Amino acid sequence: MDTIEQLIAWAGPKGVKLNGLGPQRMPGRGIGLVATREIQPNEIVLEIPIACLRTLDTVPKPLVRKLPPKMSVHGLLAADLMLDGVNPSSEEHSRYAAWDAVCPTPEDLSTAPLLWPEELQALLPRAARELLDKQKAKFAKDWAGVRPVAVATAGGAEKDVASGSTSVNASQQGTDDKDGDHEDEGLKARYKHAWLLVNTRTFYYTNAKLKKRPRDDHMALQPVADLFNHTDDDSVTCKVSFDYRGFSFRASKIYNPGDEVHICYGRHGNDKLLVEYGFAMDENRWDEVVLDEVVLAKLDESQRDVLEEFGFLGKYVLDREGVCYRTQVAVRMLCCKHGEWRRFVDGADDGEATQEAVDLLVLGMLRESLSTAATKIEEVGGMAVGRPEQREMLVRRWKQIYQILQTHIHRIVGKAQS
Ligand SMILES: C[S@@+](CC[C@H](N)C(=O)[O-])C[C@H]1O[C@@H](n2cnc3c(N)ncnc32)[C@H](O)[C@@H]1O
Repeated sequence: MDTIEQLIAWAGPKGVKLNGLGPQRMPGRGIGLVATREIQPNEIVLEIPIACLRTLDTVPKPLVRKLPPKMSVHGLLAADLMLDGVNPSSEEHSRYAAWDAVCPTPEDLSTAPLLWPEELQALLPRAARELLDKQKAKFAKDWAGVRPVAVATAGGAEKDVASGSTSVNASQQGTDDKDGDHEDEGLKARYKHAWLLVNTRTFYYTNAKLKKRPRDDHMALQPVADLFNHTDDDSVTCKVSFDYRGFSFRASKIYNPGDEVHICYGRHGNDKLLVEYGFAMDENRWDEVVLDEVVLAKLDESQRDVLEEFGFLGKYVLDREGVCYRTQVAVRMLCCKHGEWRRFVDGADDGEATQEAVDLLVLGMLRESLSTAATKIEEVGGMAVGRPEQREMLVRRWKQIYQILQTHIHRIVGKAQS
């Protein structure tokens, strides 16, 4: 039996019900779930009982007690995943071995920017960099809490953290000396891998205990369901729901045998998909290009102050419809008298009279952004740092941005000529 078959054999007796669905390796997407027969809309294709979930409740209590009381559920689940493998003969480990065996390896996750060298991270589009900075801060906080326990466990001070037999040496808590950091790199990499598994595979889930925690903590891992890949078309994806019995996944269209069955992770643009999940889709209806850098650079301080006062400073995006209303407002600052601008903002003027001037300014900004994208593609193409798939992912992201910009440049030029 291969690892996928072993997972199914393990999950069945636990109450996981696959109905016309089976896991399959999908080129470029790891494992996915595929229809094994014709599926009709509204059929429940997968059910996962609550008892199968890995949640705050399944993290061994002795481990929870050793970690900071305010540690995030994300951090706790990752600590459990990491330390579960430390003692392969432990009861906990054998409970989840079949599930762990199908999880992506560190190499599989290498396209996630959190694992990239800093030189490549620095070349991400600004929106992705901002998301990555937040993610890094979350990870750093969780690692600071887990590190003493991980060091003690791996260093042999305690053979089985889950058994609760040993406490962490006080001198190891909060250490940040350089040598210590160096020695801990291997442990940190293992924790980062576990942390990314949690990041990419949890579902929204809450219960009485989790409700007392922030919404960010409302999460659970579930076997088999964590094999659903993402699609951007949320109108036809499987609908996910849960109650006190468990999760169920309901089809909302017809699937033929061999069709991949997806869920939607959310209406995310590619910067978010890349940072949170390590992939970016060439066809993504929710993708967008953030224009803050190029728009803000054109505005003087007093114009920025006015925009701030009216709640329009920043968050300028180009999506498949064109530039957003916020961008229209900001750009109008550059070509309208104040009264005209105010009337547009107040909705008293539809802005038609100034649209041509606005389009011209936007065109210049999009061309500038296009040139930035072209430069990045060339720059990354000439680099040797990091893994080839990481550089390819970065180039792919910039090419997607280039494509969106080019489509809209053509649109504006076409409109001006007609
Ligand atoms: C919840 S898991 C889905 C199962 C996963 N494919 C596996 O092999 O275990 C999420 C991960 O699957 C991959 N993935 C999901 N949807 C994808 C897509 N549309 N294109 C490429 N990769 C995708 C990404 O690596 C993502 O982090």
